[in-house]
Amino acid sequence: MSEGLALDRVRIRLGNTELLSLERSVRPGTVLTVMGPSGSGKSTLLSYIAGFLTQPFTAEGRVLLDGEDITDRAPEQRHVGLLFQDPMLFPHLSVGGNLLFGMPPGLSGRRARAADALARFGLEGFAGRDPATLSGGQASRVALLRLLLSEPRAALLDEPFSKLDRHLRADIRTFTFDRLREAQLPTVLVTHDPEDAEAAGGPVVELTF
Ligand SMILES: Nc1ncnc2c1ncn2[C@@H]1O[C@H](COP(=O)(O)OP(=O)(O)OP(=O)(O)O)[C@@H](O)[C@H]1O
Repeated sequence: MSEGLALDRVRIRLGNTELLSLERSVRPGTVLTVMGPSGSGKSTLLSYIAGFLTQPFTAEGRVLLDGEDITDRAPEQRHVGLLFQDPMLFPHLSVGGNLLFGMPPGLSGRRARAADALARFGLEGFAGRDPATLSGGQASRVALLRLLLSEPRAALLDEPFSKLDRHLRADIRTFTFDRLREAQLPTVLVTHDPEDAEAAGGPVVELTF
């Protein structure tokens, strides 16, 4: 069984027009960067992998995770983690509540795990904090941590660093790629920034319009 994420002869149409066509695999612990002009289908590709694609889009091909065909699975059964421009922390939950929300329910010692993970991410004692009180970099780290604690099988990142200021961006980017590599997740990154692609260190696919 091949490991990682594979996009097998994927073709996505918008109405009668072909938007993109792709054949790629992403090994565990590596990042495939997707670039291309606005409207070329980058976010649509992530929606397809995550299982969110709806009309007017149609797709052919298969998505495989560790050799398993997940093409027809509902999004919540794919175990794919998502990160967006906005950290999208639940505002009505504490930082700890956000982390527990993503964790598998049967896991033992969930609170202790969340607290340990926060400390490792430089956020010791943050479990009780209101997400609204976090800085941009802290919120980004919590969002990444929530993704990792949900034990996904792959990660999809849609311009996750674009709202951060330049200085913070470099730090969070390095931190994020290091953690994703450590977790051995196959990752697809959508970005407009060549520096993101360089830091990701993997292959780059350029969609055309
Ligand atoms: N619900 C929809 N109905 C019709 N067309 C749509 C819909 N959603 C997106 N599109 C179109 O699909 C194409 C691909 O959109 P997508 O958001 O994937 O592009 P993108 O490469 O991520 O762009 P950007 O870099 O601007 O975020 C665009 O032409 C867009 O206008």
